[in-house]
Amino acid sequence: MYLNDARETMRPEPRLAPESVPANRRKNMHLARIPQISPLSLISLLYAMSMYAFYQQGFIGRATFLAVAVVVLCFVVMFYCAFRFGLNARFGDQSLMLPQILAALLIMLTVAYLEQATQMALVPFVLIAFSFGIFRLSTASLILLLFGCLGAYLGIIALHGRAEGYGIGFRAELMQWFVLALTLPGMILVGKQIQNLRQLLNATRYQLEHFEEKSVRDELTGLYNRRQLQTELDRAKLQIDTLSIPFSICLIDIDRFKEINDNSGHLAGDTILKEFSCVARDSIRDTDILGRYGGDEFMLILPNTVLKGAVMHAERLRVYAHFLDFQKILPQKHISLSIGVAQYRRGEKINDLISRADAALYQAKQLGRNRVEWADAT
Ligand SMILES: Nc1nc2c(ncn2[C@@H]2O[C@H](COP(=O)(O)OP(=O)(O)OP(=O)(O)O)[C@@H](O)[C@H]2O)c(=O)[nH]1
Repeated sequence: MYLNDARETMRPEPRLAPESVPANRRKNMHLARIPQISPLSLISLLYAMSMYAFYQQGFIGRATFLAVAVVVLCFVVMFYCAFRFGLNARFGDQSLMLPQILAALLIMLTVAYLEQATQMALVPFVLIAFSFGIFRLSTASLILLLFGCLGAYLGIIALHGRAEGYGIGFRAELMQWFVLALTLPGMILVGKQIQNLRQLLNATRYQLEHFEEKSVRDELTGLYNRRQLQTELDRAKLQIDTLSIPFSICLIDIDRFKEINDNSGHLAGDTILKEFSCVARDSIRDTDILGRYGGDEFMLILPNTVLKGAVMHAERLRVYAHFLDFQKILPQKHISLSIGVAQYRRGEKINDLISRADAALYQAKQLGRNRVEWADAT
């Protein structure tokens, strides 16, 4: 399952209308287009350089070299324009990898046909061309490309043999073809192994992120769990000790939740926990931290908030919760909350802070529930 999810992330992204893409993403998409042209440019540039060496050493004529240079330039400009003006967006594979590799192979095979001496450059350059395709093309496309390339090369050798006889030159060309026929599948195989490893790596990274996220969340409500609340409390304590930023906490308990479970069933209880969690989450600031402390008890950490503000927030939350409509699952239709609030006292232990909030909560229960009580700030 995870491997599939990771594979999913590796699929080409769906094409988006330019106006639906945020500005910074558009800029990134634009930047991402530029390296896409590199396979053809790189192979062609290196190939043209090697042809220049062949020309310098007298293996090929000036006309052939110039023809190669012009064709390479035309292809590079053509693909560059396709990327620059977004024409590639019309194709499934926006990197245009297959056409780029085909263009490179076409140039090299044509030159190999016209100038036999250049065949010694063919094997390494074909390998380079295929190496670009390994991570982008499907195995089926690669195999088709492999047979196409080997078939075309064999045809060229046959044409050479027919024109010049089947002597030692022909056999040498056949040997070269044979070497290519052995190395290309080997290279594709190794490339696919690397691709699999990459997918496995992605899957592992996905799993890790997934588990990291799971380890801090409560499964039922999706809120932070108790362990993460402890971490957040430690962080808030550190902030007040170093930056003097105050913070307060609210311990929130749903009243008579056991009765709800007993009368309406555990599933109804779960629904209430989930719905209350949603409402509470929506009612807090981005900087506030809400978690499930355990059972029907929640903790709200309010950074940069003194006791008065925390009590007001708790009161608001109590009212929100009271107006939640549970008539389908509860005979009494509504739930109520008891909340204990405490502001952190500089230097005190986190457990002491929680105990004070808990004592306030206990007091709220004692005073009849459905109310907010608080611990003295001093
Ligand atoms: N449905 C459901 N119930 C839970 C879950 N976790 C704990 N509980 C139940 O929540 C109830 C908590 O009850 P208490 O907090 O002890 O008491 P209460 O009924 O809320 O009474 P007061 O707090 O005094 O108002 C217990 O019956 C637990 O079994 C849960 O995930 N789902």
